[in-house]
Amino acid sequence: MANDDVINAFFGGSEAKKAFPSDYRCGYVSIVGRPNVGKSTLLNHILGQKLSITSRKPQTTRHRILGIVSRDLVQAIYVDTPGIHGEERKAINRYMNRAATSALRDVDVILFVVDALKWTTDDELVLEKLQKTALPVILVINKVDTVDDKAALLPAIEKLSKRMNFADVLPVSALRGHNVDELHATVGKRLPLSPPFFDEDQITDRSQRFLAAEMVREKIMRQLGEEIPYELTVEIEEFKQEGKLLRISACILVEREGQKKIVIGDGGSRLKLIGTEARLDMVKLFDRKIMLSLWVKVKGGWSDNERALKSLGYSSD
Ligand SMILES: Nc1nc2c(ncn2[C@@H]2O[C@H](COP(=O)(O)OP(=O)(O)OP(=O)(O)O)[C@@H](O)[C@H]2O)c(=O)[nH]1
Repeated sequence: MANDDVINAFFGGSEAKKAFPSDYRCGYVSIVGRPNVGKSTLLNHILGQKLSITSRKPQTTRHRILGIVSRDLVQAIYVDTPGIHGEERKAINRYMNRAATSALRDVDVILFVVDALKWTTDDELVLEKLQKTALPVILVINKVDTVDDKAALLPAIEKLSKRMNFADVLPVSALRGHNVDELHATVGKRLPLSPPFFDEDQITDRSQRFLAAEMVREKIMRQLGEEIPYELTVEIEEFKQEGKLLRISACILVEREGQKKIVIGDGGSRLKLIGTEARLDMVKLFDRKIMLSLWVKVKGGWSDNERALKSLGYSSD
C-alpha cells in the first residue's frame, strides 16, 4: 500500500456520495476550560479511542485537535483546545491561548469543562470569555468520581448557574466514562440539521505524522519532572510504510544540553522507555507494526521564538 493509501484509510478513504436523512445533525463543538480539568480525557472517551494526549501536568494540549464522532444520525465535530490560562510569559503560551480563544467562535455548541472540586482564577477567566458569547454553553462538571458526597455538588452548581444561562448542566467523569454518552446525546440535540461534513468513518483532521509526534510528547510529559516538558517539542523526520511495517523516526528538540541528558537518561534508559510506550500507543492507533527511532537534539530558543514556532507547525488557527 502506498503511503497516501494508508493515510486515506485512516482518514476514512475517498468521499462516497451518499444520501443522508433530512433529520441528520452535524456541527462543531468546542471543549474549553482551564488547563488540567480533563478536556482531552473527555474527548478521548467520547471518541472511544485515544487521540488527544493527556497528563497530570497542566497545559499538555498545545494544538487544536478535531475529534469527529458520527453516531445515531449525528456528526459532532469536537474541538479540543489548549487550556485557557492567565499567564502569557512566552510565545508558546500566547499561541496556546490564541488557539483556545479562537475555538469560542465559529462553533455551534461550547462545552465548558470544570473540575468538580476546584474553582480557580483561570476558571473565572474562561467564564468571563463565555459570558460574552451568544452560543449555547453546556456546563460539564468533571471528575465527579473524586467527590464522595454528591449532594455537596448541588450548591456549587446552583451558584455557577447564576453566573450565566447554561444550556444544560451535566456532572460527568471523563476518566470512568460516567454520563459521557448522555453528554454526547445532549450535544447532538443542539446541533443544526445538516448532512455530515466529514466521512462518517473519519475520526480526525490531523495527519498520522502529527498524532505520532503527540504520542511521543505525551510519554515525555509523563516521564519527566516539572520544568522540561514545556521547553521541548517533537518533530517527525521519517514516516514511511514498508510492507506491513510503519517506519517512524522522531526528533525530540530541547532548549539546552542539560535537558538532552535528562531526556536520554542513564545509558539511554529513559529514552528507551519513552520509545517503548509511544510505540505501543502507535500500534493501537494505527493498527500496524511500528518501528520507532527517537533522537534528541538541542535547538535553543524554539519555545520563545514566533518564527521557530511556525516552522514547527504551531500556526495560530
Ligand atoms: N479522577 C479523575 N481524573 C480525571 C478525570 N478526567 C481527567 N482526569 C485527570 O486529570 C488530568 C488532566 O486531564 P487532561 O485530560 O490532560 O486535562 P486537560 O484539561 O486536557 O488539560 P490541558 O491539556 O492542560 O488543557 C489527568 O491526570 C487525567 O487523568 C475524571 O473524570 N476523574
